[in-house]
Amino acid sequence: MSTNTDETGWPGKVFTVFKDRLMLLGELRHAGPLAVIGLLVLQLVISFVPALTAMTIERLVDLLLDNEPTTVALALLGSVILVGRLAQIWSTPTSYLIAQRIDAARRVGLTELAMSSPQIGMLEQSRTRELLRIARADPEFWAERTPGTGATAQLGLMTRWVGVVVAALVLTDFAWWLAPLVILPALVSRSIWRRQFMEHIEIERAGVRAGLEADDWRRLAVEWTDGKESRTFGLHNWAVDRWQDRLLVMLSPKWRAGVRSALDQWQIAVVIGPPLIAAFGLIVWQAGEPGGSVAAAAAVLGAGWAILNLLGFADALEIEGAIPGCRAYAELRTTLATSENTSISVAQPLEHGELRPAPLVQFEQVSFSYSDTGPAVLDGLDLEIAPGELLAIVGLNGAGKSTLIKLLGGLYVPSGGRITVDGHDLTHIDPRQWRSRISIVFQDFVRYHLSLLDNVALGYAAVPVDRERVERAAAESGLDRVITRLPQKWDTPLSRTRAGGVDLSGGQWQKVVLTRAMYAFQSGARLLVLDEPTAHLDVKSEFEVFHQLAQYKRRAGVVLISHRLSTVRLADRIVLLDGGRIVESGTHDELMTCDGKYAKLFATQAERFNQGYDDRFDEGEGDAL
Ligand SMILES: Nc1ncnc2c1ncn2[C@@H]1O[C@H](COP(=O)(O)OP(=O)(O)OP(=O)(O)O)[C@@H](O)[C@H]1O
Repeated sequence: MSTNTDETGWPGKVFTVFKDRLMLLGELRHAGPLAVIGLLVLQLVISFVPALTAMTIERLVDLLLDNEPTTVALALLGSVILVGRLAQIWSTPTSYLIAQRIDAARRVGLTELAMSSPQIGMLEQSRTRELLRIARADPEFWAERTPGTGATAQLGLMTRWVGVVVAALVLTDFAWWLAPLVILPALVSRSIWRRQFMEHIEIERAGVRAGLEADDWRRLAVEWTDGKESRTFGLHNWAVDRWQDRLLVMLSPKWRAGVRSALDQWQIAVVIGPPLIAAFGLIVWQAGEPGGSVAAAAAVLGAGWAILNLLGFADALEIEGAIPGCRAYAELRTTLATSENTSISVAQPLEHGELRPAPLVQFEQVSFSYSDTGPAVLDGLDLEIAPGELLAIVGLNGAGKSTLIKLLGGLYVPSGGRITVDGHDLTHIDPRQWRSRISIVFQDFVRYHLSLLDNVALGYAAVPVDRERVERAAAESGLDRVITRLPQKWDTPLSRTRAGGVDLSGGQWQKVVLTRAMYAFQSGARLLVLDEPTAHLDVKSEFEVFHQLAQYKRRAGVVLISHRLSTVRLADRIVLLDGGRIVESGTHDELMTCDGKYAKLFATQAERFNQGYDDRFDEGEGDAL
């Protein structure tokens, strides 16, 4: 993969290099002006030291040869070395501070960028995942550098060029041809090394996908949560083999490139060796000739050596290694900001406060597919969710029920048609306002490794935690009976990997997320959407939950997705989703009287239940449809 470049011919390449370097320098804005100015001054001092040292040595040697007092010259030399050393000492922590500030800003920026997208479609794309991986300021491989180290290196490179110019003046004073004879081989060898390093970076980029896959297998093999299944299934060797395979795909090109680079170092030796031997040999020879100056020769050797050091490779590694991350970040800023967010830039104010009414939601000819080329999951769907209604959505596996509620939550934008809330197009409503009115329990809800209290309160994170509401919600969901058995009650971490933490059963977790939704209702949400909320609950708990949800009617709309038709039969209205549309709608009795697809499914489930099986229907029972 490649991050955006403008490399079209030489002008394009130069423009890209210029743009990249400016981008790196732009990162310095996160470090604060004082620190940046301080580092600039320190690095300028460091850059001047080699030339000043060379000139002072020349003066010292002259004085020694003329048998004149050398105290002042020695003091001057000592001062130059001391100031250079002090600047070096201070510049290290200053660079570190600046780099840390920039990297911290990148980490925060990246997190905010990922979170700022109200939809999740872009975040699910593999390209976005790869960009997020490249842009983070946490290097994993040797060719990767953070924006902080790249920006400080770029600043250092600019100040070192000032040092190169001053040292070149010392050489030119001796002989005009000396400066180009030293500088040109240094630049050519720097560019050879840069080319070799760029090859490593390209390989690094190409290996990102394999790296992400390797990470998936590593987690499967070593992490506790996945480790449960990997042990019972005997997956260990299987996962480790695949992990190694992906690592090899990622690392083999790097190893080969490493060996190639090591062997190619002779190019640098050839470019740099002969001109330098010739230049330094001439200087030494001239110094021994009549009229030659040993002092000048000493100064020139010092300045020449300084130029080679100033034009070294280290900063190229820091700079080139940081650029892919900066480009990836810039690309993410463009794609995440423009792809889906633009459609919701017009905020439509909705009512606030405890007493706001339940919303009227209408799906008008809504179509949706997860990708441009993928099949339509919803296809011209019409559905109304009336205020205060208890609506059940049923359908076979893969019918699109969860997709429908993700659209309702604004996580995806319909490919066709529209969803309205109280007559306003959902894409024109500020997502934060809409999400303060709706609470969704997803089928694949997240089990946060946080305390029980946090696990419930994050269901309505926009307001400070209200303990009374939390406890009321727990009493309504039946979670209060679970809490009495927890060692630290509400403060118990819900993960055995945390100190004093516990693991909850599937049904207990379901009560936690139901409490989350009920707490959101207590706090102001007026549409509860529950995707398979009782799948793990025993029959008694399920009845209690359903009874409780029925109590919310009129004050809030409730949308319930369930495969258990015995649960949903008490809903105000049941809709059957099939082929991307609502194909039946009515109360349980009305649908049974119609004797359509719902009635057939219900009969099948009832029969299975009478035979002692679970009362759900699965894809295999699609014949009924
Ligand atoms: N993130 C996604 N990317 C691509 N396709 C998806 C994604 N999520 C779901 N799908 C596809 O969309 C279709 C509908 O899935 P959805 O989860 O909405 O069905 P469902 O009715 O909730 O199924 P179930 O009853 O099994 O929970 C399926 O074919 C599924 O493969």
